[in-house]
Amino acid sequence: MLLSVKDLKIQYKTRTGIVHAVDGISFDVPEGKVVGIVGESGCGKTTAVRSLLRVMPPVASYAGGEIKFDGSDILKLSEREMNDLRWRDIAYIPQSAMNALDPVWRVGNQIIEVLTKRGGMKKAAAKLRAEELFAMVGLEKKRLRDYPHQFSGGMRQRASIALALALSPRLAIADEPVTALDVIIQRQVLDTFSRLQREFGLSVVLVTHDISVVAYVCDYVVVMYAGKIVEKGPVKDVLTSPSHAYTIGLYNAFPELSADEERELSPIEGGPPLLLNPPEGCRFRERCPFAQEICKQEPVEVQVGPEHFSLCHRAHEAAEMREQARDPAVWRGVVTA
Ligand SMILES: Nc1ncnc2c1ncn2[C@@H]1O[C@H](COP(=O)(O)OP(=O)(O)OP(=O)(O)O)[C@@H](O)[C@H]1O
Repeated sequence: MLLSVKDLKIQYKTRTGIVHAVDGISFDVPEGKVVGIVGESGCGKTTAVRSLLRVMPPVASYAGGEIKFDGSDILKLSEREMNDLRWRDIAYIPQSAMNALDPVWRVGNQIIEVLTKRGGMKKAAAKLRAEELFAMVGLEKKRLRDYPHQFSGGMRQRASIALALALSPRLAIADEPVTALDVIIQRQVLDTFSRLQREFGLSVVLVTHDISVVAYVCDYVVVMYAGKIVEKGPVKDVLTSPSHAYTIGLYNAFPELSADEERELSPIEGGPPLLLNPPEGCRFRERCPFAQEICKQEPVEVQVGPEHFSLCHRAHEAAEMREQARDPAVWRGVVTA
């Protein structure tokens, strides 16, 4: 297994108390596969993936767990060893390409800088490699001379993918890589990304709030809700047979990226709970149309398929829930508070 995360816990110390942003998550990223982490805003996705690279704000701390990358224990590496790992082995593509690219530098120079400073390449070779990288992501080499603001959103995201792949890392962590783009450009960027992922045999952790992006490019999916993983497994299993009420709800709330057929969408009312003092029992309970008395108790993970797990008390009744969930009326008026 290239990356293995076990019972990871991350906390933020705030003036009002401890925020349990990531509360005991475990998942694996196999070699050459794309793993999507999906969930609404505030569920802890960004906190989780930034912690993999040990890039966290000072108020955040590890409160337990283990992160193993290719056998080494990320949490035990020295700062120097960790620094060597970044870019070369694990690359990060942040939420906004504007965060990846420095606005006052020509894009080409930024790529060349990574290749020479981190990759030890000579300037001339780095220049050629930058051209090659731009061609790979579908950008003309003359655009290497441009500044980030001269690019469209889609081009900037392509450039930040080129930058991330500069040193042929084994793992790329992409946080909402296409969220700011319109749907057609999203598809184009994701197609480019998938092609490169396959060509490079790259492993990817892709964070998104949009389950249709998961359906489009991921092999495995991890569904996060309020700091916990509520469902995980191969995409084809999780999306054809979602077995947690939250996943069923997410699926109903997003249009498909690849299909032309229109489904009636039904948003999940309300929002995730604050993680300062998360509710007991199932954390989705207050927004769940299928909640019962038992959901007030702490759920335990159940296996519903060979590699497919759910944290729903009613996972064994998932087929019934899926059927009922097709009626948008089921999702209305659930949150009364
Ligand atoms: N610097 C911080 N200090 C305190 N709390 C934080 C900080 N950053 C995030 N949090 C809290 O941690 C929780 C998880 O946030 P996180 O950004 O990881 O979620 P997310 O699912 O990635 O959402 P988004 O897609 O909006 O980034 C939230 O409750 C958030 O308010």
